[in-house]
Amino acid sequence: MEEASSFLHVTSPLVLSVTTLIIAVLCNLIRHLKNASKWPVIVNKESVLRLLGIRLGDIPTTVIMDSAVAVDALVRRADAFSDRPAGGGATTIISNGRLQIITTVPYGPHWVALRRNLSSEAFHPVRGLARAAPHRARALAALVADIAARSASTSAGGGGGAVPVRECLYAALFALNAATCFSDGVVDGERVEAMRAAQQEFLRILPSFRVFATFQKVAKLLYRDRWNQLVHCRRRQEELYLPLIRERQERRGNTKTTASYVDTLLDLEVPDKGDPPHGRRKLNDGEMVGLVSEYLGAATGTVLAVLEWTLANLVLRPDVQSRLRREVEAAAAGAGGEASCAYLRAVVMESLRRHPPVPSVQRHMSRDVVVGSTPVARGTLVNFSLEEVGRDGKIWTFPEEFIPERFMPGGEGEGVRLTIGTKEATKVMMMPFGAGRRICPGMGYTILHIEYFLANLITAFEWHPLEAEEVNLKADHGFFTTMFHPLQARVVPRVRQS
Ligand code: HEM
Repeated sequence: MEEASSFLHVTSPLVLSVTTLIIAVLCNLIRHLKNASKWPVIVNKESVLRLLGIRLGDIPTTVIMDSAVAVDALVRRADAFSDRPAGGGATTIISNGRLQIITTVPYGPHWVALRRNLSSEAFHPVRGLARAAPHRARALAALVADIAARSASTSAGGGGGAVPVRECLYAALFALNAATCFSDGVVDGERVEAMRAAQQEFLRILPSFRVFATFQKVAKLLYRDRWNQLVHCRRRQEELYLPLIRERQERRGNTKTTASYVDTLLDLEVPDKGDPPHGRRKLNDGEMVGLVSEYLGAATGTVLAVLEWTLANLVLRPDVQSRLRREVEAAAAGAGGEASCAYLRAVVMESLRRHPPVPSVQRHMSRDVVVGSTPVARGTLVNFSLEEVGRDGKIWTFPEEFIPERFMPGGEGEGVRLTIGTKEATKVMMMPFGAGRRICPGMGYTILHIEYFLANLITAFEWHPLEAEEVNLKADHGFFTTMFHPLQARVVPRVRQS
């Protein structure tokens, strides 16, 4: 556990007295001069603000790396650990807290309504996930055809050519999520492509909007270009999503047919916080756009990251790849019953342990608490590192290695579960989906899709390294943790045994 606040934080620059401000600046200046080995290095807006002791968007944070402390806080003391920091998402930032999505809404009746809609309607095993089966099959067929075509076009001598794996996965997964979001027939290829490009750009720059999370008025003045970029991105999303939402609304007419996430949002009612409160109300356009963006972003980015990391490890480990293929083919041929896909699950678990796409979760403290043995003040953040839990050398042997066997019978990870109950007796060994009330609602959806695509991709193709380029597992810590060097592989189509 460690304290991560190193600079003096000005609580509210607009209300500080001049004397206090001068003292704060002098303290920071002395601290900087003491610590600076090469001074001044670069004088830019950020360094000047730091000198003044102002770090916009930065709130004092306590970092927790211990799994037992994390579970005690997130699960057993959920009352105090169920809110995320305000201003965490673009929708909330741009509306100055008026509009909320699931990720940002404070714990309470509004959160219950939004969250229940996603997990009990859109991701309901029958009403949601099973209904999406034709979309999944179509996305897989398009993906396999895309990879085969790219492999053939770059292949010399029929040995399988270089394939930009991330590009292929992104196109297929985004199309699948657009179909489950807006339903069949509403989105054509061109519009899907435009939405994919906008969403990808949005996620790329999203972390930089953090400066607007605190002292927004000051931040807007200082980072005018960045603010304009945020407004531009948001307008683009509105241009793309609102016509599709309206189209879907018209097609449904007065029927209550539910075939997509947008359908569930159109029917949803949330508590009305008007003054005085007015019972329940429908979602407005701004909320709809934010929720659609959240769905498309989360459902595509996370599954894409896990699939890419997994395939990269399979390229590096031909032995694991062969064992997985043998298992999947035997299961498809009807041998071994249900337990026969245990190795597929072990590969996915090992990938989630070693490369969690969401590296940490944050909670905002609305009162003073003690986490482990550290006092944490009201108004500050606690950051729980999911990455560190999965790579803890006290829990896992050779934690940096990719060893799916550890999740097989007799292995140290046998029986590890991803959900953590309040009465959990067993030690928590990994938590890639977070924990407590705000645990990821997309877990079932994710596991289903990763296993489905992985099993099919591994039997349709052989995955090899490129001769000229080694697979590099360096991570890029953007909005999601992805491969810094997008995976390129030599992919050889297989003739399936019937
Ligand atoms: C590999 C796949 C995924 C991983 C590793 C993942 C991870 C996470 C994590 C760590 C959190 C924070 C949990 C916490 O604060 O305790 C979260 C929240 C969330 N995830 Fe996922 N996620 C994945 C897939 C998805 C998918 C497919 C969706 C579908 C839209 C989704 C939607 C959400 C939402 C809406 C939240 C906020 C929940 C709330 O605040 O109540 N995630 N996810």
